[in-house]
Amino acid sequence: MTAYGIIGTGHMGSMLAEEFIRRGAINREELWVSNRSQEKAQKLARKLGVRAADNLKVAERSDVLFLCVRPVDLKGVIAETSELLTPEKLIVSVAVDFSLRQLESLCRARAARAIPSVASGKGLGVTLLVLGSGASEDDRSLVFRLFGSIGWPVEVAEEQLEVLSDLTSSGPAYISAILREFALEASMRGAGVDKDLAEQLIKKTLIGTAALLEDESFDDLIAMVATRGGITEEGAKVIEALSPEMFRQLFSATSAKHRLVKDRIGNVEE
Ligand SMILES: NC(=O)C1=CN([C@@H]2O[C@H](COP(=O)(O)OP(=O)(O)OC[C@H]3O[C@@H](n4cnc5c(N)ncnc54)[C@H](O)[C@@H]3O)[C@@H](O)[C@H]2O)C=CC1
Ligand SMILES: O=C(O)[C@@H]1CCC=N1
Repeated sequence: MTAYGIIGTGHMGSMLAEEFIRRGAINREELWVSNRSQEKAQKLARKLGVRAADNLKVAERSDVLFLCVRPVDLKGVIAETSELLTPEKLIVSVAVDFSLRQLESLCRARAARAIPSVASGKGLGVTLLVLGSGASEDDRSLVFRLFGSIGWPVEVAEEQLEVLSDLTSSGPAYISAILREFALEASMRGAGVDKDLAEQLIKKTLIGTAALLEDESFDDLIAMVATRGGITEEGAKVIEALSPEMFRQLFSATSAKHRLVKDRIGNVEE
């Protein structure tokens, strides 16, 4: 029996625990969880019927250990457990901006990085995967199986993680922020449209659009809606004109923050 551990039961750690159990990727008796505030881990453990313990015990018990703390807390967690993180174990870090090189230099375990998304909590998330030099083919199969149970795992080059995690793991927040502004503006056009109604309607429209995008390219879908000489093409032109600058600024801001976080954890890749 493979034993699994999750250190850090915040948004990502608790989502992974819940979904891996719910989808049968991990059996409840195989999973241990820990968190800095123990009550949080215990509450999750009670809810899922798994075991809660402290970081050291979870690290000791696990064959596969998910590290689900913030990048700034990760070094401390590895330092605390490093004696137990032997080459027989696989660590899987979900932390954006904490490199494989650093994971591998801080302990002797085999290492992988997996960057999921909140959409994985609906079984529909992209998970970006990078396997370390010591990871085996069995490790690759295992992470593909686990993250395949909650969406679409895709192996990428580590240097692509920054921009791709902006796209896929921050993506749900950015899409929501854009649509929130769209709905807000609709509610302010003087037609008496309630803001909450506008939000509900654009959310339903997003769900329908996502279903269409299973089969259609963005260009084809736009062409389906934008009747020649009609209304939509006027709005689409505005988006095409204004959004490149917004996204340039977005990537510029996130890139500066990635660098700051890497600097803070002593992890800058040149
Ligand atoms: N939230 C998201 O959508 C995504 C987050 N990530 C990554 O997941 C990681 C966690 O992010 P969130 O879950 O959003 O943060 P969070 O703040 O919700 O969860 C972090 C958890 O770690 C616990 N923690 C902190 N120090 C600890 C320690 N020394 N020992 C045990 N537990 C400790 C905290 O108490 C908290 O429960 C980050 O590294 C982030 O980069 C990756 C992809 C998406
Ligand atoms: O905002 C963050 O730092 C984390 C990583 C990607 C999504 N949430």
